[in-house]
Amino acid sequence: MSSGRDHHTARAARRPLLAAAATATGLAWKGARGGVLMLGVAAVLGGVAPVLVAWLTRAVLDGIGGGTPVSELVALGAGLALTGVLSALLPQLEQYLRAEVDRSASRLGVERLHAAVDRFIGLGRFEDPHFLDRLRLAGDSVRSPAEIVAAALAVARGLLVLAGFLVSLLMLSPVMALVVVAAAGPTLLAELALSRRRAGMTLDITPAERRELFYNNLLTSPAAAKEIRLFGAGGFLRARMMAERRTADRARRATDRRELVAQGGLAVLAAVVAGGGLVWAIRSAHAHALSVGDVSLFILAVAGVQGALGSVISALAGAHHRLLLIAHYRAMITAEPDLPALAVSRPVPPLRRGIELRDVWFRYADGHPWILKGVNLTIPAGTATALVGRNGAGKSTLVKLLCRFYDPTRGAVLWDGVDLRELDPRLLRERITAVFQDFVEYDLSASENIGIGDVARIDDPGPIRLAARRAGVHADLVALPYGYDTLLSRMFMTESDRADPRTGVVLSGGQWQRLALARAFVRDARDLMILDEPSAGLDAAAEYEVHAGLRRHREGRTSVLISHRLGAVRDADSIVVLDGGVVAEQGSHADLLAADGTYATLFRLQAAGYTGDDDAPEPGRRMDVVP
Ligand SMILES: Nc1ncnc2c1ncn2[C@@H]1O[C@H](COP(=O)(O)OP(=O)(O)OP(=O)(O)O)[C@@H](O)[C@H]1O
Repeated sequence: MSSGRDHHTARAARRPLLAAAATATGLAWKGARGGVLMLGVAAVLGGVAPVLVAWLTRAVLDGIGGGTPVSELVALGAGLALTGVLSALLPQLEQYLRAEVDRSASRLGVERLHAAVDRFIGLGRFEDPHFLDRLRLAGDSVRSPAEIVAAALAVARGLLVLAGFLVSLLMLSPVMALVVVAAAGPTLLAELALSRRRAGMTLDITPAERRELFYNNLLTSPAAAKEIRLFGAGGFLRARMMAERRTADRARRATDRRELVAQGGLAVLAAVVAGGGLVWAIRSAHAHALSVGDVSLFILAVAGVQGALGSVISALAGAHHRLLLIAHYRAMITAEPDLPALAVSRPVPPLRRGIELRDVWFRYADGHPWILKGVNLTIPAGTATALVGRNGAGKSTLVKLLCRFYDPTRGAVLWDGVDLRELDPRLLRERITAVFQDFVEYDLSASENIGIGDVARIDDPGPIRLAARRAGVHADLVALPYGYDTLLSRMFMTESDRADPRTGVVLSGGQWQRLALARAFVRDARDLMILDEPSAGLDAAAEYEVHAGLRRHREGRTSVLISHRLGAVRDADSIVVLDGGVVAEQGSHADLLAADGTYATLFRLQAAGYTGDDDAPEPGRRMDVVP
């Protein structure tokens, strides 16, 4: 009963390995068919050559003692020399072919992996550490997928050599043949166990490696350099990084030690078998049961069988380890979508009536606190809605739900009455433009930094410049050393660039902010515009200018603006105060002032901050006050 279950478990464990083998072979075959075929030919030649050498050597030795004509001996010698040349050349050729197959297969694998990652439409996966670990392993494993093919060919070549020498050995001594093969059994089992342990260890240390990489990046990142230096946090972070390195190294050392003990024992076993065989051969030759040529063939055959078994076993173990890693790649490219997708999702029509959040509850994961606790909100088409609320009230979360980066845990977001879950998310996002609070500063040219908002037109300067003008950053960009073509990065500078003071321009925080705005503007004529703190980091004049521009731009469009600066939201058609996970207040600026609730209190408080009026009301609850 239990053995049947064990059998079943073993089969189930083998299945992903077989699937991984098929994946790796498929990549190599699709990537470099010719190279794989040539590697196959090289493997066959490599399998035949050593056996041929052993038999030719025997013939030469016995020929010298047995009066074979010299011409025949020379021919045998020439055959030996030729086989030697072939054996010497094969490894170089194989190395070249393997690298070539690896490059092609790896390109294909990396492309497929990234295409698969791009298919995850939500953000949840990227916030899951387990997923990130797997992704890293998948990326590593796909760097040399052809290793599986190389291992398979090494096994084939090893088996050929093995067969040739085993036949030779069987002819000389069946008992010795049996002993040599039997001694290989423990080696195979031990090597497979070691490779499984090594693959397990690789997975175990991935979190530590990821954290080490994080500290390493932090310690060398220009963005963090300021704070780390001012706060003197370098030593602290370095100690953390080294602790992670030590943790990973401890696990690596334990595996290496295990391998040392196991492989040392196996090497001793092999040497004892070979030594015993040699004693037997010497005694047999002494008793004239074996010729000199037979002894030479015997020695070469024992070494050949052991060598071939060793290389078959280590190729199998290496392949096993690789396959366990490639299984992560396979899991990645065959993973289910992160957000449930309908078999046939509907196209997304232009927004006519509006977006409705109907009793939306949301938390980032089971067991996490609720961020939204039954939000009911309508954003009518063609109107400007402002979202305000304290830090952490869930404003950014709400706009992420509008883009369907997550699905509500309960309730629904409706686009003209249709649940977002029924719409094609890519088409939905085609209809949205946004400036996120944590917008990206791309290490690309100024023009590309804007154009990436509408990739189809990234090479079209017209819309890019227009967007830059609207965001009030055109003059700054024109003034850059290479205008819009200036690379906004110090990351990709070459040695020759370094000598040119015009390269590697660094923008100010406010300039980056406007560039992000321009990126949103270049996606013109979208149905919904999301602006999450679009004026953070702008000077007073720029903020005024940007908000005036935004007001003009928003006219007649559907927009959602998040801002802590209440002066910037006062002319929105509807102001929504999020508090405690629900809509606490909603109305126009005048309505909310008249209602004299949280918004009114905060607005007066901020206004007092500007005018220096000390009679401002006390805020009922701590909210952000941006003077
Ligand atoms: N990816 C995430 N995973 C888990 N929790 C998150 C995530 N993003 C945000 N949160 C949590 O959700 C809550 C709401 O965050 P959110 O960014 O929506 O607030 P906000 O109102 O935009 O705040 P702020 O005014 O500070 O920008 C916070 O408590 C935050 O810690």
